[in-house]
Amino acid sequence: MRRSRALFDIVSGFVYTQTLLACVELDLFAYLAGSARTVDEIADHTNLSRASTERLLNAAVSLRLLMKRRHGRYALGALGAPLVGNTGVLALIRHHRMAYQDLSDPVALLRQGADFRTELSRYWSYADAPRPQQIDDARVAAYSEIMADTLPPVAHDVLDAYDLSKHQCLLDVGGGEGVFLSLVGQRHPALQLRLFDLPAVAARAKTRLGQAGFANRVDCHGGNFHADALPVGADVISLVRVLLDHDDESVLRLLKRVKAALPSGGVLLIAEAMAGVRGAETVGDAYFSFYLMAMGKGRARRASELHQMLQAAGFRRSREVSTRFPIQTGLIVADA
Ligand SMILES: C[S@@+](CC[C@H](N)C(=O)[O-])C[C@H]1O[C@@H](n2cnc3c(N)ncnc32)[C@H](O)[C@@H]1O
Repeated sequence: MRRSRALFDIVSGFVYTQTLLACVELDLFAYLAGSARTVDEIADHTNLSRASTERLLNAAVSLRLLMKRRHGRYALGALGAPLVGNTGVLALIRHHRMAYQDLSDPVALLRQGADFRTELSRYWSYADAPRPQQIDDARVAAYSEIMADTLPPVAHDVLDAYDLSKHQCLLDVGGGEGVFLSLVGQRHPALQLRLFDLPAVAARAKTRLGQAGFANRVDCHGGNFHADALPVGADVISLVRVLLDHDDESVLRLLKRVKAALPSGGVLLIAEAMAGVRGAETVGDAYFSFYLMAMGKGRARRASELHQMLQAAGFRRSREVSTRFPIQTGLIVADA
């Protein structure tokens, strides 16, 4: 019985994701945040027929996104309530429409791999760009905003697990719009901050960090980390959610560049979802694996694989540091 239930959940997983997507696209969680509502009120809000509204509500209740209250009213459920006002996760859920589309023929994707033109490879514009340093603002804006919105929980995991106060200067490589650096800067007012990303993204970071009052504390460098040397002078470098987007060969070259930019005794922090996390094997080996295949590059790696690559890149030693939410944030600290 348990096995058939588990198999049925795999079969119906797509339907569950579509139920969630419909709730998000119809703005149901925000609508129900104020108070519980009747089917008719919700049908008015969503502009669906009463029958379709009831169908959606019942599905959402069964998934604990919503709950049924007395007098035929519906309210937020245990899994829907945390989504209210959570712009990052809501945007992340919405953007999965592209992933579902790309994965609609999984065998074709498995056969053709990186040659397949997908929605996700267009969205993550650096994934298939021969000259990523030439990508303009319009093509980095959407992914950069989602990354900025979803970064804070990951940043807090890292900063709670690793104490940056012993360092003088941090360079965040692939640092996006600078949200990690601004959170670091709040915790460590004496630390100098630098960011390296594609020119269009580094320009966005400069603007955002300026607005956050960090204009005098942060240097933003634009470049292509597959081709350019990284700025020197930092005694700690971070790669937050960067390596998993790239193939092994590029990752090894990037790690060598990081090693070359660090002084002896410098430290590299790698923070990203990793494969093989006990109890969460599906996250790396199923979810990220298929998502990144659709994007066209990269894979979630086991910590042991990253240790081997770090060694090959010339790092003296590396260790895994546990974090509060290992499913979203694996953390490796490597000594140059
Ligand atoms: C998945 S995002 C992570 C951003 C940020 N670290 C975070 O966690 O929110 C990967 C970042 O790497 C940058 N990136 C990708 N390819 C790059 C390249 N060849 N050179 C420089 N930056 C690159 C992207 O522009 C993007 O900001």
